[in-house]
Amino acid sequence: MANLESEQHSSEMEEMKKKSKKRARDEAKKLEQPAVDDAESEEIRATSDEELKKKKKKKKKSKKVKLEEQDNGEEEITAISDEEPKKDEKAKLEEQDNGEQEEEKETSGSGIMTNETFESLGLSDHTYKSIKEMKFSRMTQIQAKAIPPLMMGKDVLGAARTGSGKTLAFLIPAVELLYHVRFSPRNGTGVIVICPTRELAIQSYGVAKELLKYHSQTVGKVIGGENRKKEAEILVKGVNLLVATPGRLLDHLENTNGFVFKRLKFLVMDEADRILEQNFEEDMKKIIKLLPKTRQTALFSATQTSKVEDLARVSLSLPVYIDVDEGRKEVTNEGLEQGYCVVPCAKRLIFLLTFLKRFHTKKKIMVFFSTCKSTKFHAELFRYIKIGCLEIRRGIDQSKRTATFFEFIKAETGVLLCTNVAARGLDIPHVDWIVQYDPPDDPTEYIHRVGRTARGEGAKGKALLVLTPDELQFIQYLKAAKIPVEQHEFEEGKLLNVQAFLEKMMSENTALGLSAKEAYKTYISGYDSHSMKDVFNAHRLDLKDVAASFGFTSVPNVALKIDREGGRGYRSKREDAYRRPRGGRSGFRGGGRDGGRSYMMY
Ligand SMILES: Nc1ncnc2c1ncn2[C@@H]1O[C@H](COP(=O)(O)OP(=O)(O)OP(=O)(O)O)[C@@H](O)[C@H]1O
Repeated sequence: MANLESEQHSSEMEEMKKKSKKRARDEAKKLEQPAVDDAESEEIRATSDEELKKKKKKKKKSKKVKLEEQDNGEEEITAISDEEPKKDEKAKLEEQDNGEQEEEKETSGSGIMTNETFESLGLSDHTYKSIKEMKFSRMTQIQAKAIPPLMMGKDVLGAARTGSGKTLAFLIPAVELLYHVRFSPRNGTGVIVICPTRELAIQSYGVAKELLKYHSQTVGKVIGGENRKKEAEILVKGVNLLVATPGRLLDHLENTNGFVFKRLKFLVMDEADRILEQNFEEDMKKIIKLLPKTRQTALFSATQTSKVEDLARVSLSLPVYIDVDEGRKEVTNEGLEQGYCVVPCAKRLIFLLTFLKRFHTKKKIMVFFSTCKSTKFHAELFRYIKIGCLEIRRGIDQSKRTATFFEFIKAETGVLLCTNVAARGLDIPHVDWIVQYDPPDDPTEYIHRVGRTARGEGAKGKALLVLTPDELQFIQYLKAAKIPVEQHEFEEGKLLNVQAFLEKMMSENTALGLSAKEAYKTYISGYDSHSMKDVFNAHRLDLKDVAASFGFTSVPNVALKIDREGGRGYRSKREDAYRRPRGGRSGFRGGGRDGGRSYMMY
């Protein structure tokens, strides 16, 4: 049986190689030959030796394994276990890949690695050399399943858990395609990768740049918040592989004269379910209308919604459906220890403060908030009381956001306060804790947030969800979505006794008080727009308790706009909401709340 399978596999691989070469020959014929001089293409490639050296240095640093001191000196504050997450799992994995350890891991239902090698794909020498330099030799499951059909030119709808290597699964075929059809800058853009957030686009662009390091093809990014004019100049020179966020991409497609995209061969939507949500939908409709229709398309995400399926049905041609984790008992990663703590609303702030005070110099922690203003206020407050922290949210200048992103990537320990802009796709090494201080909008969002830790084979991490007693029902939704969460005891006696101190500070510090008011206001309106009204109902909030959680002694005098219906009607912030976290139901079939709608516009 094993032999039969492997024979079948090698004949499939042979066929794939043949087809991919034939496709490349056909495509290359269609393209005009390179007519741009080397100096010009060098300039656009932006992969100078200088940058490469810097990157290698950075990579080495991030791989460095720090042995943290055992934390015996301090008194336990909460019942949350303080066992060391192993920071060296990824390094270990890479060592194995190098052949430094003899034992090869078997492909298993739960592991993400396979025994299939990148070498077996018959990639171009240039691409293979880059992959070797990344120290990867074996493919993850999504890579082994998605790369061959993509290299044959097929459309793919791919789902695999967070941190399982989806980025290379679409970027390797993209790079190979550009190479085989001999794209040059004057041919314009041959591949577009759309990402929902700026940081994710920057990260994917970085991986694409590494893969294209030995190729002559050019790579670039266009993202909101960056210098539009500079981007336009680079686009006009010819960017073969373009990574973009939707709004800025649409802007260039519509307004940048000389941006050549009529030869687009391959469109990728990373985090496709997010890209097809309400706030991107209009842009996406227009983008798809403007792009050439004859092209290959791939949609990837760790979670799928009916919208992605609808798009796949109407827009992909005979797509290959890949669901690596179908049938798994849990949708989150094995190395992830997930807990929740039921904290009375009025104690929320001191709970968080106690947690951060204890861990902020020893662990790498991401804390999720529901609104920008709340993130901003907590960052100001924590810095004021000497708990150092970084923040990523909308409303911060993009260059600062990018700098913060890279600072946190490099950090061994520290705290990042963020909104959902950091929930998806970000590959930040060695995050120990994901704290969801404000609850996610639905289980799907929960999965992406906790997916920022325990990434890759064997990696470990912890996640803590803070819920008030009124929100406890959310746990049932998580369990129904195959997310295993354990309750941690809330021990009030172990909280820092600082509520009165905070309230005094807030009344004396006008700037902080104002920021707290804004945060309080947006917290409540954000709560009111929550999609799961049966669990998160703004009308059940005790405003005095909420005020205490922002450091107020009494309810601040601010105008609140909340839904007068009292949450009886179901008002969705998100189209697909919580019903379809991937894994909660198998495969890609069936409709969610919008299951009956058709997305012919794509
Ligand atoms: N074949 C491989 N062997 C070992 N490590 C790999 C391999 N492929 C990718 N990785 C590493 O695994 C990590 C996660 O990869 P990636 O960011 O592509 O995950 P993802 O599936 O896109 O996650 P998310 O759903 O959160 O976006 C990265 O650090 C990447 O470098």
